[in-house]
Amino acid sequence: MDEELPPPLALLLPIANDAKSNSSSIDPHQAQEGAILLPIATHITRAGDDDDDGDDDRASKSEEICGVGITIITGYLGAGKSTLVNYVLNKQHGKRIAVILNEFGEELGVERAMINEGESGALVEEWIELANGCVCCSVKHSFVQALEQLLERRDRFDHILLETTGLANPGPIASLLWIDDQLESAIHLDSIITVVDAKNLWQQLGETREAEEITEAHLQIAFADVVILNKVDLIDGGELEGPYVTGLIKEIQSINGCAKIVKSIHCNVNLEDILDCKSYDTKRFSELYKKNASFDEVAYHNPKVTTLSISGENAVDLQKVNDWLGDLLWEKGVMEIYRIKGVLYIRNSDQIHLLQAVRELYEIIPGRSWRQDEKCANKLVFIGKYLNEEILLSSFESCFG
Ligand SMILES: Nc1nc2c(ncn2[C@@H]2O[C@H](COP(=O)(O)OP(=O)(O)OP(=O)(O)O)[C@@H](O)[C@H]2O)c(=O)[nH]1
Repeated sequence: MDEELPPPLALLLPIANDAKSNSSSIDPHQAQEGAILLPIATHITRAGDDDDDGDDDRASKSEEICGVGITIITGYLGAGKSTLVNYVLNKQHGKRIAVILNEFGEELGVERAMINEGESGALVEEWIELANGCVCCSVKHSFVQALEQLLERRDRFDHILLETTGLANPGPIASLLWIDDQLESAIHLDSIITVVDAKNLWQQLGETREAEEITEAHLQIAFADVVILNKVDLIDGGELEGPYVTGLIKEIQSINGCAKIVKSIHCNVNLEDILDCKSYDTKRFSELYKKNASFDEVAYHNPKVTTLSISGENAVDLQKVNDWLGDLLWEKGVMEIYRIKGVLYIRNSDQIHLLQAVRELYEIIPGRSWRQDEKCANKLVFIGKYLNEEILLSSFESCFG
């Protein structure tokens, strides 16, 4: 690899054939899992691709977040998603909001009836309702079309709220939103907000069909950037610091050690905690570097959804990291990895490289330069099931330059 050129930016999804992607020729409606390589930015590659083919495919992406932000609001049935949408719409935030509602039944309008649109709909600039399925699976295509439709009226709003059904898995939705080339880079995923029902969370996490099977409630927490622990008035006699609340927070942290947790009653939260979070802005990841993760002690080969972090001071080779991630995310070993965030210390580069992955998709973006007072090191946080620290650590050694 030519070290003189900017390091490649990659966003990857496994493909069925070996064709190299041409970002402008891909139909977003063909975006089937495991079938098509979905481009996001100026450079797309596949783990293991030979980059020495003379193509000028190493263009780096501007780190600026562009386009209108979209917030995914997810959470188990009855947790308070519509309450949150109402809350946001009725707060003074100076934003013109478009709302996408996803309903399960064929009848449109039920979810919408739960939302206070204000006098003559003054609080909502645009509405889109997607019925008869779930955006994470059966109505994925309608979702993309809905976004395209919305973008035709882009001048009318500044932010999009997507309220999913209570049984949605946010992972596929997040992956879909990463393909913003098709949406002409007009949309960026701001964050995934998961509302949980403090009263019923234990039961929802325990609602497994089989012993080791995880529930939608686990996945919704696993993919969250912010978890709103709602309905705390219904537990611990309404005390925000009670033992039941503390136990729930520990459980949420054990599933997702990266998410911000906010306690609430009727989703009454600070808007700064949930809007314009820029959770996918890789600049924010350098915070990881400073953060002393409190979730390193996760059990070996845990069948539950957990968070695990690894770190090390050896510089790594970018191409080898691509190969490693390809194996890890696409070859589907024993581990099920839902999310990775991290900082990489790349050999022969003075820039921090920021890695994030949502399911099979990942990107590595060069960030700011290492500071003189910083110790260069790798630090990666994984959220998933059956995470095995030993395998992660030993396989990561293959990346050492
Ligand atoms: N006591 C209490 N009730 C709440 C709170 N937040 C929401 N609720 C109530 O819980 C019920 C469900 O709230 P919704 O906002 O409709 O929940 P949802 O997640 O949109 O529900 P689905 O769309 O059916 O999945 C409503 O009656 C709310 O008024 C809270 O903090 N405390």
